[in-house]
Amino acid sequence: MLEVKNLQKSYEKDKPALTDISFNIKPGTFVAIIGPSGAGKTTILRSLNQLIKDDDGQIILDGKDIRTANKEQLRKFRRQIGMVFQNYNLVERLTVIENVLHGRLGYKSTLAGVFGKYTQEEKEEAMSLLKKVGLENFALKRCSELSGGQKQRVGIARSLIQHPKVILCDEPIASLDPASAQNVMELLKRLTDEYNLICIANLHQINMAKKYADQIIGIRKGHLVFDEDADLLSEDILRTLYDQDITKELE
Ligand SMILES: Nc1ncnc2c1ncn2[C@@H]1O[C@H](COP(=O)(O)OP(=O)(O)OP(=O)(O)O)[C@@H](O)[C@H]1O
Repeated sequence: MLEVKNLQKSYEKDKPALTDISFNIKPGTFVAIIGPSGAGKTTILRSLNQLIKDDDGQIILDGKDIRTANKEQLRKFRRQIGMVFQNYNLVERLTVIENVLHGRLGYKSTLAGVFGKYTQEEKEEAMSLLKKVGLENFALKRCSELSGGQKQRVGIARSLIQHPKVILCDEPIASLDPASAQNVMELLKRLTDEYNLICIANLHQINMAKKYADQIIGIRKGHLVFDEDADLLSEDILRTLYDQDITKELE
């Protein structure tokens, strides 16, 4: 269970980016965070793995507060939190399987990581995850040769090999064509169910959020204005969230 309580963050004095954000997410839940540009979605996501130091509140994963963790504890927390990025963050000149194996770096000494020392078991797991994301025939291709949708599936396999409890996806489909976006959302939903994950994605595509997410969190000007089952996202809520009529997005 992930519990966020009264999260606060200001980048500049008297200009709060997040005010009193609280929500709970159960394992096996695919969550979309929606809201206009500048609402605070990225700030929430980055606070969850402490890439951004928030100002106050609690972020409790399975009963332990990430915010009070020391350096070593934070390293262990971060192993449990995979990241999927809009621009994939792959090493383009390396092969697909090498990029997936990079997800194991949090478990290794710096030296073992530098020399790319991976066990047979890790390599086999990387292959089996590539199969799971539909890329078993691409293991030895360079990432630079892949399409955007394929790169994102490599990014997802890389996050899974960490054995995460939580996957944070920052605009995972923003750079993809509609068909690839659909595939990636389907994959995230399927993996969330299969691995009993907490998967949280920042999204601008409301129709995708409604179609694939179990739970939707709506953020407006740093405040939480909606936190319900995706089915309950209504036209009224969207008008409040975006300050305008964007209900055609739901069609
Ligand atoms: N590094 C920073 N320094 C100062 N202000 C920042 C910084 N990062 C974000 N902000 C401000 O914090 C607020 C929330 O930004 P955030 O990036 O979290 O919004 P967002 O909902 O993710 O937006 P988008 O959908 O455009 O990515 C905005 O007012 C933004 O200008």
